[in-house]
Amino acid sequence: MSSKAHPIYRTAAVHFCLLCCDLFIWACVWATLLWLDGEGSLDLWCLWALRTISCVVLYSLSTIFTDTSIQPLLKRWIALLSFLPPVFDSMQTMRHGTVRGFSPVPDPGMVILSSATSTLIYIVWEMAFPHGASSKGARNQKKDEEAKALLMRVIRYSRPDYLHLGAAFLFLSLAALCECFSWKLYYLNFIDILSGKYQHTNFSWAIEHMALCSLESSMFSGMRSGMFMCSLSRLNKRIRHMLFQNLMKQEISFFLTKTNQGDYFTSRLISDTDKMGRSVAMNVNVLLRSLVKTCGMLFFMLNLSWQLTFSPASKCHFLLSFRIHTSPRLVNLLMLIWPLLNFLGLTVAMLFRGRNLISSGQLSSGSLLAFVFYQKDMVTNMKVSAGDLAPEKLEGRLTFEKVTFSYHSRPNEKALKSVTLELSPGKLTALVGPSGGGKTSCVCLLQRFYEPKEDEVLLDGKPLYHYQHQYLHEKVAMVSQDPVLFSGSVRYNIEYGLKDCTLERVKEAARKANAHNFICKLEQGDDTDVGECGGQLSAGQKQCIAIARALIRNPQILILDEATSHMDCSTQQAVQDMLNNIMDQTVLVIAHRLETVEKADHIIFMEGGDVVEQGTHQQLMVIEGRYYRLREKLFNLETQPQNCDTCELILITV
Ligand SMILES: Nc1ncnc2c1ncn2[C@@H]1O[C@H](COP(=O)(O)OP(=O)(O)OP(=O)(O)O)[C@@H](O)[C@H]1O
Repeated sequence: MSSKAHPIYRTAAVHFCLLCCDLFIWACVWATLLWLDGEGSLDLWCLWALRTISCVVLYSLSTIFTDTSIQPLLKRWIALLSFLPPVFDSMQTMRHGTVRGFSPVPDPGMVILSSATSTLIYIVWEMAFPHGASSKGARNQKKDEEAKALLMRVIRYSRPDYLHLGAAFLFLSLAALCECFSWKLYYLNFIDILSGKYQHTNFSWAIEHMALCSLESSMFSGMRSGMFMCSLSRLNKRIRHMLFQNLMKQEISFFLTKTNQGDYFTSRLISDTDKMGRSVAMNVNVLLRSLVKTCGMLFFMLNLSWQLTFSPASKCHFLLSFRIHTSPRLVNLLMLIWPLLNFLGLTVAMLFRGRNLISSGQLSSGSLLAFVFYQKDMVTNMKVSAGDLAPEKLEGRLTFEKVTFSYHSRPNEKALKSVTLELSPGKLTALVGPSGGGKTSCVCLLQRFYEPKEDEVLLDGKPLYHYQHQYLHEKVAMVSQDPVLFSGSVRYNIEYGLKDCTLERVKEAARKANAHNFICKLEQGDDTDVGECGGQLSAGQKQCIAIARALIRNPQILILDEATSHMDCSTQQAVQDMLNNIMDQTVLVIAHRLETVEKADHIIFMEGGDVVEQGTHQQLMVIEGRYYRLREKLFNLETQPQNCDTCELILITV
């Protein structure tokens, strides 16, 4: 069949071919039956088996010989064509109570009639509820698929709450059933009692039971709400936590874009997750309640009279009443899956309902999709995911191998140009050099704030991104020039984030960081409030507390980026001595004041994004290179009265 033919003709031709195939299968079966028993009769089970085989054959043919655009349409038609005869025959059997042969098999006219009926129902159906490939553009289909994937994600997030949700569902079912039962009592018993001969005992019995059912219904409703709210709070908490964790894994540049400023994240974290939770609560609750009540009603209706229940009028009425409360797509879905609904259970129905809610747009413009799309965006923003390495013993050897790096905002400017260096465990390494040399950029890569453009930063021989994110941040501690302190006590700031930390450990860390003396002098010692952002402490004191906070974690790698710059000389000297005495850890110090790094085990001089010289202080002084010249300049300046400010100025222009 030419693919260039008009789509309607093409679709009609495909349908016609499949219909011919189906008739051919019928003819073959009929001929075989005649040949076997001379009668051509077929019992109900054989009929079901035959039509299932026929369905598989037609479906395979349609998959092989037609293009994907009309396959969804064909699937529905094939299902109808294959199963309408056995369904009809099964209903007939239920009515008459006998398993009788399917009369149309030997009658070609009836076979054609059943095919025509299936096709007619199919056409009416497709016109009344247009969906599928014929009516949906590729965009809508894509949206549907996305919505489905997002729904599955939300369901995955809800996995830890299955018990809560299960309990909520149980209470909901009980509440809805009690409500249905009280209706039954009201409509059936009262009306029967009042319309017949009034009997006081019967009337009292009905009143008592109705009151009891209403009471139970209210009680179960309350418990259902409680359970839903509980599981939703837990879901909200988990999602916020996941969102926050993902935020923490973003590169710094992610936070620098205009759209991703602080308020934006606060709104995402607080209001969007909350909105999402509420949308889910409202919709799942309404959906399940409607479904359980519907099933309950159907059950009672079947109890009263199944014939009435299956009569077209009551079916239409039921579907219409359902339609008032729910979307038309759910009606489509219910009509399709209604025979399976009881069998598969309400949970499956909930999943489909959820899928429909999202794909029909009820949640897509709302908070659910906003949140999930945001997460999706964030995931695509994450260039490299964290690995799963978390060795018990970490040596702490850091290696840069020809690392090249440039910031996103300046992609053509290399902040690091093929940098090769090594930081050894048990040694204090100093990064020195003029401003803009690339020292901080190295530290940023060590912390995985950014990823190198070329080659890798290795930790104990393995790329940093192979390590677990949390593990890495437990093992690497950094103190910057302007550390962040939080409103709270000195102790709170030192032990920040650690569980079960003793006061003794806090004091020990403070002692090492030379903070103990000034802390003791504070009015309330360790319990003194440091104020908002540590505003009640001096810049040097804040640096001491930040160093104590790093030391208490006993990190394998300690990075100090100008972390002693605001301290007075004696405190600075004490901290330097402490750093020089560290035995096993890898210590990296960035300093502008070259005299503070003289005792370092290894000095690396960086300039213009490259390592220019490296060695010990003595070695670098002997070669009289950049380190030597810079030191000489600084020394000359320091002998002049205006040394400090000018020194920074010179550093910038060296
Ligand atoms: N966020 C950023 N975005 C774009 N370029 C940056 C950014 N941070 C630094 N740079 C550039 O990268 C280069 C290296 O800067 P880096 O901060 O690593 O130098 P540094 O040696 O630490 O300087 P300083 O001693 O003044 O802190 C400089 O040219 C700088 O302008």
